[in-house]
Amino acid sequence: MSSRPVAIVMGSQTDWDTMRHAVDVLAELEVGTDVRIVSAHRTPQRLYDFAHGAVDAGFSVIIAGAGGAAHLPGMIASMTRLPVLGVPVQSAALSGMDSLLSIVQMPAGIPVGTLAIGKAGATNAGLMAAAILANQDAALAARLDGWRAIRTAAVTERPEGAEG
Ligand SMILES: Nc1c(C(=O)O)ncn1[C@@H]1O[C@H](COP(=O)(O)O)[C@@H](O)[C@H]1O
Repeated sequence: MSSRPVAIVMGSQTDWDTMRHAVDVLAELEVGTDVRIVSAHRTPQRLYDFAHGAVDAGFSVIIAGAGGAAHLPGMIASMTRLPVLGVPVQSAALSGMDSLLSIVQMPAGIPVGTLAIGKAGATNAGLMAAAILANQDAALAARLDGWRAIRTAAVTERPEGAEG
């Protein structure tokens, strides 16, 4: 496996505050990432080169985050067989509903695994990428199990401040 098996792309610098959560969780799991800005609208040639070169570049999973008219994940998926996880970035005008609907409703044959809007979606995209890779990597599977066990143990049975 490549030392950077997950490509994380986003439509704009302004998406970084959201997409860094995918990078962070993958770093915790010791999964290497390659992070770039790629836009179907603003840098179409970069998008084409990235998507067509993704397999040869050694990527196993692509996470693509975009907001508004979020065509990026679907356009990437149209040009590679690699699994593409789409993160709808929260937009100012429509709170991310535009991003979500732009990403989720793909035509049959060109799948994008669509996550939740915003930070939770970016974190879960990272975890899902790790879960895909863990099928072929026992050490990563153990790290992912450990990561989940720590979060489970941190949830107290009773809410703090409740009586009885
Ligand atoms: N949705 C897309 C694409 C695309 O889909 O290719 N490229 C940029 N964008 C989005 O435009 C929003 C506003 O971008 P700016 O803040 O740079 O104006 C960002 O959320 C970005 O993902």
